[in-house]
Order: sequence, then C-alpha cells, then structure tokens
Amino acid sequence: MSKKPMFSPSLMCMDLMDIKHQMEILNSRADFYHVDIMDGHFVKNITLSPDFVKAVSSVAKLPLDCHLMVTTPDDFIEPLAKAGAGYICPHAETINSDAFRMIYKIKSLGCKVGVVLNPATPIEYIRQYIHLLDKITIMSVDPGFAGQPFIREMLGKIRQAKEWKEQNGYSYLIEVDGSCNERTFKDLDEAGAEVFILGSSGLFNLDPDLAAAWDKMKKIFHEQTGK
Ligand SMILES: O=C(CO)[C@H](O)[C@H](O)[C@H](O)COP(=O)(O)O
Ligand SMILES: [Co+2]
Repeated sequence: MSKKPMFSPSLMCMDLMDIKHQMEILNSRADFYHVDIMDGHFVKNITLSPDFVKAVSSVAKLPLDCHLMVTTPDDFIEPLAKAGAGYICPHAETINSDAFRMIYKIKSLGCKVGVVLNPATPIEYIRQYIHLLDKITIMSVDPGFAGQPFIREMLGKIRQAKEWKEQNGYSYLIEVDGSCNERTFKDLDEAGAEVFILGSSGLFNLDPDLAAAWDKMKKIFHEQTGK
C-alpha cells in the first residue's frame, strides 16, 4: 500500500514579515514545521532560535521540528523543550561522544528525537542507535543555506534507511532536507522518503499566495508520484 507523503515547510524560507498569517494557512495543510537553528559555527549562517520557537508556538498547530545545526546541541535541548519543540534533531556529527545520553535526555523532556546526517556522513554512522529514533533526516544539500542544488548520491542513503526500517520493523520516519521540489520529488519518493522539507523552490516561490502555492506543490507532487 502506498503511504501518504508528509510535508514540512521550512520556516526560514517564509516571508518573515508575515509569519502568523502564513502559519494559519499551513496549519491545516502541512504535517510539521521545520525550524532551522544555526550557530554560525557548525554552519556559516545564523537563522532561527529557541526564542523563535517560543514565539510561534502559540500559532503552530503542528509539531515544531527543530533542526539543530549547532556545535553544542546539548545547550539547546532544555530551552527548546521549554519553548514548545515537538521534535529535537541534532546532527549526528555533533553527538558522537554522547549520542545515547542526548537521545534519552530529549525523550525524558517529552520530545521526539531525530538525528540529521550531513551528505558526507554515511548512514552506518548512526547504526548503533537508529532503533531509538523517531525520525532520521538525510540532508541532500550541505547544511547552512537554502536554494542549493540537490546531491543525487543521497538517494542511495534514503534507500538504505528504508531497507533497514523494513527489515527490522523500525518506526523512524525518513525525512529529506534540501532541494525537495519538482526536480526531485519523484526520485525521492521512489527511494523511500516519507517526509519532504519544503523550502523556496519546493513551496514558497511557487506563488505569492501561499494557499495557491500549496495547491501547486500538491499537484506537482501528484503528477510525479501518483500520490
Ligand atoms: O537545513 C536547511 C539548510 O541547511 C534547510 O532546512 C533549508 O531550509 C532547506 O534546505 C530549504 O529548502 P531548499 O529547497 O533547499 O531551498
Ligand atoms: Co533544515
């Protein structure tokens, strides 16, 4: 049976002058909100923050899914849980020395836990704890910026995540971050992606009216995947 795709608009790609109105439109359409948190160190950019999560939590009717592009994710876990994060997702590259401690800490605060993999990081890197995760996110661009070209080599990593999930009965969601749009939906879906993070090319640039942009995105997705 073909699974229903899930969509997660990337809030850093929104019109930041119009956040409340756009979230009201997306509340009844999307499945998650993707919140990029960067520290200017793990990646050379600075975007959203725990304060942002707190500010939008009163409007958000969907889980706030926090993608931590920071060198010291431990510093962000409690502030994010308090701010209303639904999922807290550090990068695998930043938790090698305390992965299990970090995973259990996130769960103990009542949040779901995800881990994000850079394009250059093999999926084997998270093999020892993958069964504990609610979500794995495969970056299909190097992290830090929106609007970059898709890295096709990531399709094999998505297939591997799907194979392990099916073989072992794991429950993690398989999510893709980076250049999910009309050029990639078909290949991503065939490989096994379940959650598609939508940035400018996948959603926000499709139409100045966000409800119309959403309909266009859904139409494109359906034409390409039959879903
Ligand atoms: O993590 C990210 C970048 O480091 C993001 O989630 C971006 O918002 C996302 O990549 C934006 O989507 P795009 O289609 O790649 O512009
Ligand atoms: Co992201």
